[in-house]
Amino acid sequence: MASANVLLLPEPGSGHLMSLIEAGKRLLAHGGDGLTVTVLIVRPATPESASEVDSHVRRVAASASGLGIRFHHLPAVDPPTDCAGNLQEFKSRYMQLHAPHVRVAVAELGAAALVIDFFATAVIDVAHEFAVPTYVYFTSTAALLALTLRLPALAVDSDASDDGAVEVPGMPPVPAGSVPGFLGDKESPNYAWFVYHGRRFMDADGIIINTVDALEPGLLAAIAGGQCVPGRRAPPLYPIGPVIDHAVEASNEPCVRWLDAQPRASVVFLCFGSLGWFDRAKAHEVAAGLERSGHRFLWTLRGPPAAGSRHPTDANLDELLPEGFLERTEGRGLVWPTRAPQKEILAHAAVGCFVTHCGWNSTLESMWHGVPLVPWPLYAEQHLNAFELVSVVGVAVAMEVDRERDNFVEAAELERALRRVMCGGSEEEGAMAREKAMKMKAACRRAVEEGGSSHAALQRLRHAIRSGTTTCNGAAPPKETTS
Ligand SMILES: O=c1ccn([C@@H]2O[C@H](COP(=O)(O)OP(=O)(O)O[C@H]3O[C@H](CO)[C@@H](O)[C@H](O)[C@H]3O)[C@@H](O)[C@H]2O)c(=O)[nH]1
Repeated sequence: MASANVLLLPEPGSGHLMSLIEAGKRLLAHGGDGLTVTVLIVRPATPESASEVDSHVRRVAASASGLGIRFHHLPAVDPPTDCAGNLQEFKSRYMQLHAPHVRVAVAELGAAALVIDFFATAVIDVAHEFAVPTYVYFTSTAALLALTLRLPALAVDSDASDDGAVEVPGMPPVPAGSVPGFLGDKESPNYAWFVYHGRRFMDADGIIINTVDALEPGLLAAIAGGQCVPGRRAPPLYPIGPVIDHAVEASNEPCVRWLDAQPRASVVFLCFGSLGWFDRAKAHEVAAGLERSGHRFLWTLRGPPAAGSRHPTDANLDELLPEGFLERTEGRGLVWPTRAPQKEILAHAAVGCFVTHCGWNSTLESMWHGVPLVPWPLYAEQHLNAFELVSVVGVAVAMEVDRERDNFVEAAELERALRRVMCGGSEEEGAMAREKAMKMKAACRRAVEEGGSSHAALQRLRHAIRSGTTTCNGAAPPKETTS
């Protein structure tokens, strides 16, 4: 059987890039049904992101060399300069600007299928020129996918209720405070781009999603059953998650070794993704909440980005923490001022709960290890994820996060949530979250085994790629950016 090359086009943010590369590794597993995978690397717009991407790619290239995954660097493109503050617009336009280079890559490398990041839907037209089937890779929840598919209809005919709650098929109404910021303002270019992406998803030959049947059954059924786009069925869905790197490496990082000395399920772990950082006021509240809760903790604390950057800096603990905090909590707490080996930490038996920004990769990593969550959403779609984790999945204990005050959380609120999620079993909400987290751990692990739902979805996907049919529909991107 001749091999069929699958081109992957990730958006270069690490939460997206790593996930799509991991999905590529899954495609190639168990012989890969004669597929080969080439990852088209988009040069990130800032030097620090570029060095992060380079180091990811080097690491993956070394560890996946046996699988035959290849990397192809696309030529650099000047990033758009007129969408300051509009991250989703920026990512969408940046990916759109790469379309000519993707065209060259498809022509030169050949492609049995193109798997694109959800910010790259403008590139679907290139695939159609070559009659190459296109699959969207959705790195987030079925809830966000359902909302995005629903968006073109909502944009014209809002069905938000008086209190601003939004109806999403397959889940309870999403309160206004949990709607992602970029979908809350119809005038914003971010909104226009998501309306466009929602439309374009319907033009794809399939949507691969990093979730698990057992985790979002109602939402996946609603999408597959055509409840999101009136009168039209969504393309076939492939829930192949959790697409996370399951390998846990022995880590000699002192923060992991520190955990070795802590009792089982006794440590509160706090970490806030690639871009989460805290100023002094927020850090003081966290410190007070942790101190008053009496629990052990491992806190990844990052400081404000340098001017012109979005990436957090290593924290200056003298500046950010209250005086005497480190001395008072010595022995029961550790503040880690730089990027932490999160996967290894969540896998450690000493970790009892995870205070997280609810990035979807972090959330899946936590569920993979059965660790209950305390959501502290900060940016992107994280408020929606937090709502779903508390109100639908049930693996998390909620905190009051004040969006009007830049997602501020009072110390007393953190203390209350930690007591609930960590206590020995009496607090009903915490006990349920802990139990549900263990159930989700079992469900996630079952899903990726032979005969499991994600394993089966992956096989269906390989088969669909090998059989190579395409639907070839079309839609124009938001007007102001077509030039
Ligand atoms: O100190 C750290 C911080 C992060 N990580 C890892 O970095 C990844 C972070 O991914 P994620 O939790 O998804 O957060 P973001 O990087 O912020 O991801 C972006 O992409 C996700 C997938 O679309 C969205 O859910 C998020 O909201 C969006 O911000 C995870 O694998 C973490 O284990 C570490 O290892 N150490």
